[in-house]
Amino acid sequence: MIIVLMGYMGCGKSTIGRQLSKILRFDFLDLDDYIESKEQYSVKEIFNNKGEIYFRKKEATYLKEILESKGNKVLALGGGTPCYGNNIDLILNSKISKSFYLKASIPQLISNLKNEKDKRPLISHLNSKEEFAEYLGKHLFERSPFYSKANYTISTDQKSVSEIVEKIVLKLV
Ligand SMILES: Nc1ncnc2c1ncn2[C@@H]1O[C@H](COP(=O)(O)OP(=O)(O)OP(=O)(O)O)[C@@H](O)[C@H]1O
Ligand SMILES: O=C(O)C1=C[C@@H](O)[C@@H](O)[C@H](O)C1
Ligand SMILES: [Mg+2]
Repeated sequence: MIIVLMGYMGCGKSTIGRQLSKILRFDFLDLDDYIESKEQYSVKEIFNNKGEIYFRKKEATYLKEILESKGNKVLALGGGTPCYGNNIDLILNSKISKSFYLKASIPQLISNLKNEKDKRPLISHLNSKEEFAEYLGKHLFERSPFYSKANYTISTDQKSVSEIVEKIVLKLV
């Protein structure tokens, strides 16, 4: 089985995924980390040196590779992964995957991202809280229709990591 976690940057995919994998004794894969290890460059360097289109191509290739691989795993996607190409269909049509949208509000996302924007090239230029709120509002609105196609939606606002992990586990039984 592959448990696929999706949602906007900063919603907690990597944090929740790592914890969930420990409890289930599944392998944990983070698509951003996987891309970085395969390409030998950070996501930020790939965006800067090769551009976003190159990144999206590689993201789709490695997603396919992971979905076709064997073994139980938890896969944390990149924030944009379900929103490009036919990635969402690949995820939904995979017979071995169960997908979860980790749904966080804009204030929650801003709070999670405020000290972490440097390694996220799409938001590293945002400065004030107002700028952040405007950008995230528009971007999340565009992306929500993709995220909402996940098999399950879990609201994460003001929940601890272990509470969210528990909610996911309950959907698996
Ligand atoms: N439920 C939570 N409670 C407290 N802090 C959280 C929670 N979820 C995430 N965080 C914090 O928010 C920040 C962003 O989380 P994380 O890196 O897991 O997000 P992500 O969805 O993987 O982002 P990206 O798409 O950019 O990779 C981290 O500092 C993490 O510790
Ligand atoms: O939301 C996005 O489009 C992105 C999110 C990150 O996880 C990385 O995959 C990259 O920074 C792009
Ligand atoms: Mg992540």
